[in-house]
Amino acid sequence: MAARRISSLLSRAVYASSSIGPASLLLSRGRGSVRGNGIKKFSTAAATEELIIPPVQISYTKHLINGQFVDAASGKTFPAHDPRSGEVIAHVAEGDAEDINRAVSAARKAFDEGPWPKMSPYERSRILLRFADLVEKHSDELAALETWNNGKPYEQAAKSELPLFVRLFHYYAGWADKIHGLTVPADGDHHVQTLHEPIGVAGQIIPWNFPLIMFAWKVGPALACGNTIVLKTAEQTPLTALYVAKLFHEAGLPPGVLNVVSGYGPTAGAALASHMDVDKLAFTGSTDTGKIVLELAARSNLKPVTLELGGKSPFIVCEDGDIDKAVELAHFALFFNQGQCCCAGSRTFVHERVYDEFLEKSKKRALRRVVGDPFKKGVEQGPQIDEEQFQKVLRYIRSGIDSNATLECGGGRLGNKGYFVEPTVFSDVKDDMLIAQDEIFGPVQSILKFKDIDEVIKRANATRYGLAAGVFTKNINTANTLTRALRAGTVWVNCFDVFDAAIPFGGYKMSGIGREKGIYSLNNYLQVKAVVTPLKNPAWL
Ligand SMILES: NC(=O)c1ccc[n+]([C@@H]2O[C@H](COP(=O)([O-])OP(=O)(O)OC[C@H]3O[C@@H](n4cnc5c(N)ncnc54)[C@H](O)[C@@H]3O)[C@@H](O)[C@H]2O)c1
Repeated sequence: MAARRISSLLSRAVYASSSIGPASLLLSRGRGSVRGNGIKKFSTAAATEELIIPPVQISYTKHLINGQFVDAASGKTFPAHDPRSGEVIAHVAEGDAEDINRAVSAARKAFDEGPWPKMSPYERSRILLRFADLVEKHSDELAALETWNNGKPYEQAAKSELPLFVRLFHYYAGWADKIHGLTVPADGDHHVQTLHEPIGVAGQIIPWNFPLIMFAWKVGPALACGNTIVLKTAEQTPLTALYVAKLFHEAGLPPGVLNVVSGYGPTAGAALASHMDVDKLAFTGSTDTGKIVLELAARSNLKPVTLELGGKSPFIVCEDGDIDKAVELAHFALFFNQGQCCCAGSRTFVHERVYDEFLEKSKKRALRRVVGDPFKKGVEQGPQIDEEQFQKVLRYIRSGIDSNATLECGGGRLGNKGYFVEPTVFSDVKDDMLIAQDEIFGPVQSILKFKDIDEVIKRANATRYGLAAGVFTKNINTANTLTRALRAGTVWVNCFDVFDAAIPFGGYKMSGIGREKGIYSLNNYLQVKAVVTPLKNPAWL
């Protein structure tokens, strides 16, 4: 496929309008103190060259039900946007309860009567591998589509997320023919074995921040175990899931095994969560929505639910490490993916002995962050996903200022189109401030000072979330103390956001129920059947 410039593929106006003008401070000053003159200079030098990427067109905007792309039953569509400009790039079938019914019926039939659950696990594994090959072949286009619809840097999508997506399917293909039950030593009179069987029709609801990766976390293990699926995409980012669903059918997946419906949460999402014929619900999204779907699942057919929810992860910088490296890692932990990560290290706790140096360097690093058109080389940060998230982030910045945190840098919007937010750093943050308690989901770093390990453990654990944590120290004793005391599903020591397919992920407290990825994710999609046979025929037989 001939490479072309992205600017010739997307509307010229959109592309031109997305270039970033000088930084401006949108917010008026609050009571909190603000250092410097408020006008930030961003390095855009590294971001001036356009990337050459393959042509990308939006081919799939309808639901995939029973192997066919179909319009919504209502005939309605909803818009998908380019976050660089807010411009509409596609009109996508808007699913409602009727579409969910159609998709669940197809998945039910494929499970009850189709070849998939009975197919040899080796053959299932081969289909997953063929799919991974096709994704690899189309990975440049998929990365471009992901960037176009989500706003994440193209280089991040192409170099990190697409390879991870492929790796996830290789990993689950490897599991497909290794799932087996046990022989259980019981009472001496019976032979007892367990059969691990697919659970049935899996309903899956995913968010917009990593549309492809979230698809892989859910679809990979469900298919490896022999289930059928109805997946609802996030309304902001329906495009790449529909594209890869098509590739699955090219790879030989029987019709009805994977159905993808796009639509809004309270309609299509709620219909899926409460459907009587869905045997399992896997949800990723906010904690508030997680509570709603859990209730819908319980009130309908008591389907088991796994929840991957929000976070407010601490990143703890001890006094013994290299400060420059700590600054860089803490910066990455928070700002990666525009700060739109469930596990973002959004509370940076820094030991008082190194606090001043760390703060100064963190501020400089944030000021050097390259924000701009995510299709350009060297861009580290693109726009937030949409107007709603953008306004939410600005409101939290306002709240930080109003609650007397010190705005070290950033604080406003960039340019006058799209949803670009200045990399923002707050110091003097107190534990009870909203910016230290709520999930902001944006490029806003809160830096907090601590004195000793016992104190920081208590404070790091003092939120309703428990998704992840980061620890930066050279001292093995400190690392061990912290990893055991932190109430979080993942603790990264001297690293952050390491997401290999084999590493389980999930939350303590209100960050979720259950685990995804790794061997743990298989249990989400399996029923265990105990088969008990007497060793000798009973006398009454
Ligand atoms: N723990 C994890 O692994 C993980 C990963 C990524 C994102 N997240 C979390 O996701 C959130 C951001 O994503 P979001 O804004 O898309 O979350 P969200 O809760 O608004 O939406 C998530 C999904 O739920 C659907 N939904 C919304 N209302 C619904 C309802 N009433 N019934 C059924 N479905 C409904 C949405 O359409 C979307 O598909 C953040 O809180 C983030 O931390 C968690």
